[in-house]
Amino acid sequence: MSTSKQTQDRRSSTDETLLSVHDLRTYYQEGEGDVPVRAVDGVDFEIARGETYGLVGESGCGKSTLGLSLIRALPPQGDIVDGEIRFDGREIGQLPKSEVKDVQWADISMIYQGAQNAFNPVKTVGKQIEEPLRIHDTVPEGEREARVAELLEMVNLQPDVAEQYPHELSGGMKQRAAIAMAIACEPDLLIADEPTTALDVIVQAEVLNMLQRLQDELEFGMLVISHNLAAIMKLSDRIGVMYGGKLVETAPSETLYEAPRHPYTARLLQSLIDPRRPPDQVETIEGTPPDLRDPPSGCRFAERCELATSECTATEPPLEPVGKEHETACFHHDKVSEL
Ligand SMILES: Nc1ncnc2c1ncn2[C@@H]1O[C@H](COP(=O)(O)OP(=O)(O)OP(=O)(O)O)[C@@H](O)[C@H]1O
Repeated sequence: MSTSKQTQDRRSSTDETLLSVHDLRTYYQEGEGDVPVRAVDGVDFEIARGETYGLVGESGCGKSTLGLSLIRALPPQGDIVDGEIRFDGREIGQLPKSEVKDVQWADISMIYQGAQNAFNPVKTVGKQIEEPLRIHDTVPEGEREARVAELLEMVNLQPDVAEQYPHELSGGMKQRAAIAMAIACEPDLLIADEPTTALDVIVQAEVLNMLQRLQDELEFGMLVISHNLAAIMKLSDRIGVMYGGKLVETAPSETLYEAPRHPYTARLLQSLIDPRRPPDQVETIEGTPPDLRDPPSGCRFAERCELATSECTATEPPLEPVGKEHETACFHHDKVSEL
């Protein structure tokens, strides 16, 4: 929950926008004539240089699709149908495929969801970490092995891991190797999609601490995606809460924790596991997220929300400022503290 001092210094010293996303819409369409899945449906946000932005929300709300859109690595069914992605002042949302390769790894890199299982089983770990260096030719061929050893050291892995095959590594080691690969070309933005899922609790903490340390050293901006608000709150300067393809609240981590102004955020916070509370008293959010092929026309959370009125089902609440760097999309934001 605490904003690191170094990050604060970096933000105030540069205070420069690294990424700015405007009205982004990314849809999936299985076949021609099929109703598209509106996975990302009008999202606006910014990340400053060196800042960590956390993106949180239940499974299926469009978080991974947003990350994949930014790095332009959507599966064939996915398409950016509208909006703008500006990275370092340059529009990259509509870049032709031939130019997208210049951005991936070098400017923006991503630790994909399930990255531990994404390594090629028949190639050594070192050869795979070397791949981005080869694509971008950032390090002469003769020096790549040494650079891989250096990257492994940065993620606390022994240099001989380079000679090993993925199956010889534990889940935590593979996740660290995925991080080494992601930082190989020193990107300005690192997207980490569920970086701790499927890892045990101690390894989860190690991975999060490592990301924070590397960010302090290399000064990249970070978008951390997770369904687990507790996991990313500590790491993030600001958090965006996503629901049904849209951002419904965005605020500095501490503000979001102390004074959420969207009922969905309030419920997410209440559902965090509190070790002092017996498991049968942990709150869960009743109901299911909307079908993104046919989302409701008003507020997408209305049917699960105790504060909802006829206004909420009739009109979509816009994301509007409610405080310093704090925006929410709720007509009843002043009643959220009563929940
Ligand atoms: N390749 C695809 N083809 C069709 N629909 C897809 C595809 N990938 C994702 N979707 C749909 O897009 C919506 C958003 O999915 P997305 O994976 O972005 O959500 P998420 O919040 O990252 O959830 P999770 O953490 O479970 O991946 C979901 O309805 C999902 O079923």
